[in-house]
Amino acid sequence: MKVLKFGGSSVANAESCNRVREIVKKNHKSRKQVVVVSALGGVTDELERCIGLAGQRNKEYENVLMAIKARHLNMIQELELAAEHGEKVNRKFDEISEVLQGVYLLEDISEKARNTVLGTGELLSSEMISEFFSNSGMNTVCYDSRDFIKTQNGKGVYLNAKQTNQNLQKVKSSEFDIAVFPGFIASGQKGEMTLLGRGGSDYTASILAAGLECSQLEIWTDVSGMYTADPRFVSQASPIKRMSFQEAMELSHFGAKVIYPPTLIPVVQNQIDVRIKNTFAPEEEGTLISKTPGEERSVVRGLSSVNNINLFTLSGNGVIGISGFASRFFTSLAQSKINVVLITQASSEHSISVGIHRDDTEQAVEALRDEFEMEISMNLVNEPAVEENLSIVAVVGEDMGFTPGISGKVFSVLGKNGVNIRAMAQGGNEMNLTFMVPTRDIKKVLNVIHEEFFDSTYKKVNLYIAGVGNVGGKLLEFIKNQYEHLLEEKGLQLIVRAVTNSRKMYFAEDEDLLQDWENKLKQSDTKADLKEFVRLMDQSNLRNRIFVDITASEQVSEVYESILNSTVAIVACNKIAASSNYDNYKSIKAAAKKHNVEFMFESNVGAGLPVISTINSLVNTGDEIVGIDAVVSGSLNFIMNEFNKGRSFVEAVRMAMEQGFTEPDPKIDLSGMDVLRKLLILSREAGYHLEEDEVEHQPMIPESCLQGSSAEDLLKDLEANNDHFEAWRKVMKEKNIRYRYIASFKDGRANVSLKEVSPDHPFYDIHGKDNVISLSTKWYDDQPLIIKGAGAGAEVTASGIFGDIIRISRN
Ligand SMILES: NC(=O)c1ccc[n+]([C@@H]2O[C@H](COP(=O)([O-])OP(=O)(O)OC[C@H]3O[C@@H](n4cnc5c(N)ncnc54)[C@H](O)[C@@H]3O)[C@@H](O)[C@H]2O)c1
Ligand SMILES: N[C@@H](CCO)C(=O)O
Repeated sequence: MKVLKFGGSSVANAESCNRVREIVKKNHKSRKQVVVVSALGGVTDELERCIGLAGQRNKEYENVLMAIKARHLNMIQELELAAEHGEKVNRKFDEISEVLQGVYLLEDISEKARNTVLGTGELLSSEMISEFFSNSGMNTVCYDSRDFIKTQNGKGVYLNAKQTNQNLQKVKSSEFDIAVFPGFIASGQKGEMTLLGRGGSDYTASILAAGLECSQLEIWTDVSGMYTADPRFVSQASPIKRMSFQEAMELSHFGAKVIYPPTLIPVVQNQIDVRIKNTFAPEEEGTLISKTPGEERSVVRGLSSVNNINLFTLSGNGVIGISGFASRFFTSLAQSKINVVLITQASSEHSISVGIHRDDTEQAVEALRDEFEMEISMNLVNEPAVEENLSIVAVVGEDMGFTPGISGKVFSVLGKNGVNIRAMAQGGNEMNLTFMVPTRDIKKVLNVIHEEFFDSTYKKVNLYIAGVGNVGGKLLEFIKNQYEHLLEEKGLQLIVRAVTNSRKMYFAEDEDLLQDWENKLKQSDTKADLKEFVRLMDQSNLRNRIFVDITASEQVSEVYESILNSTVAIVACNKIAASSNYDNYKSIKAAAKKHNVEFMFESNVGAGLPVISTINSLVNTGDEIVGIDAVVSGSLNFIMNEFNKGRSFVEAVRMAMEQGFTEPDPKIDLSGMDVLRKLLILSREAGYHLEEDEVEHQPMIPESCLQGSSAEDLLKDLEANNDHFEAWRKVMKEKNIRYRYIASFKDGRANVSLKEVSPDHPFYDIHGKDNVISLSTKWYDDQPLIIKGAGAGAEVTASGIFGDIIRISRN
């Protein structure tokens, strides 16, 4: 024999009832089946509303009752039940109408009246379903649960299991293929109707499964099992295939509403397997809850969460000395029937904090004020403190016990995402790690933990991109090309949430702009506004956020610290921040460290070449960088190479600009400023405190060429100074040398200038737009460590930025 319970959504209309019949038919004849039904979907809520209105002497209750009745009569027609059934329903509604009238007149809702009204939904649905089955040729009987399930009163309603099980013996020995029972209702010691609590039909089913000694209980609902997390918050949540009774208990207590918590008590005691199935997708496996949860398990089985929790703290210097403080604290809450959902006390014993439901707050404050009135008046105990708008999250899994690193992972990923944990608790069996976080963070919290523990999911990384010009455009093209690869091979989903250039911006609430960012930006009416961009990024409060700066803007570099303070990581291609004054550079790095987010700028020097990471690695492993010699301007090197081939200097500059090797303002390259910035960054990363005014700096071109305000002015001035450059050509030929614009750092002296190099110098032959960075170190003393390759160009630069994004994403 097995028990199947169908919830309200499964019997909400004729179409869903047909599905229920098909499910039951499958086992018909091969096995006795006990079917438990809830009221038609939404009916219990409506009955509750009805009695509530009557109790407030509001005649509207009559209309609500009429609507409920009409719904049932309509259903009788749709299910093609006999006309007498309709009469029975009419009689039932006449009875409830009388009860409600009494409530209306007395303005008082007695428990008896409430139970009678609310329990009607299940009585009606069970009779309808039973006749519907019989009409389809299935041998069906309909029982009244009140004749079997007995409750006893204590503080609440408790099952009288002994008497219930005895009563059920009659059912066990009866002849039937299908027995239909109404869920939710039972009877008390005097035969009066009692209720098993909202969601109690699950409980009815498990009581029957235990009393009838069934091997399996199936809970049919409108979802395909218990999910790894609330799917309304976590789109990647999936049904948990198997779990243990213990895990189901822990999860169902904290928000996983798929199963009513008391349901598990009879099945655990009798070791009956429970399967949760979807009436609307019966082919899906659902969730099996059993004693042995099976293999193939992730350590964390699921996450659950509850909102509307307040953190309630009683503290004071006198707390330690007060005997029985904790006992008085909890007894006073218990006497006010306040359910405590989380308890913490730090070892200092200076305070006790508990999580309680928002609606219980006022009562809890009152109860504790009363209890500790004297101590509060003597300043031994402070007034109860309440912090609102919190949520509780539970990370549950039987295998979490004695597995080091689970809480480490949970809290580290939350820290990285800027989530502050207000209180935490872990049971002695270690299978439930529970903590409180601000409700505004709940979606982020569930998602980052889910991404951390469930293999089948991928990590979503949200990108906010400033600067979509030459390099930025290329980066977005690369991300688009690699999107599938990263998703499938690395479990990373890169989502572009916002883009801005110097004119316009587009900020997407829920969409990914990757495929269509160009059009979206083109069509956007929103003027670029960096402050607003940063504000929206902060407000979005999404997880795993990276701000990518691919501008050359000082204004953008100035907002880094505030971005890092809101726990958004930064990838910068823009060199201004890292080469600004030393204190600012340090302060940005400190903000990143403090908030546990990354600030990466590999593409600042050598575009896609691994320059900064190499220096970092040498320094971290104990090497010492004693000298730097570098050609780090791709455009200047390219210009000199073209010049050496016989082109005029101005022509070579024009080519570098056209090919996108120069900065947005080419004077930054030709003045040597770009190289100076790079030298500052290299030496700082190598551990030296170097400021801009400490660098000896000679511009590459005459100062007079740098006075114009536009690129055209520059080209004109270069043309006018053609003789100056042609003189170089002459000298180079006469001396058999080449000119290279070199950055060097040694013994605290930094220099950026045009230098002569002879054919035996390593910088004599440097191809195209290549960079060469030569690092003399304590370990690389005979021969310097040399990094060489293309140092400018949209592709290589975009690849350097992309590399940083992936490194951060995978951390
Ligand atoms: N081109 C290269 O080879 C290369 C190599 C390494 C590093 N870089 C660096 O890449 C960055 C961009 O270079 P590019 O060649 O793509 O330049 P670009 O002129 O093509 O693009 C710059 C983008 O930044 C935007 N922008 C400027 N100020 C802005 C602001 N205040 N707010 C928002 N957007 C703003 C512009 O509208 C444009 O979209 C520079 O920092 C440059 O140093 C370039
Ligand atoms: N304009 C820069 C781009 C790389 O930073 C260069 O020419 O090297």
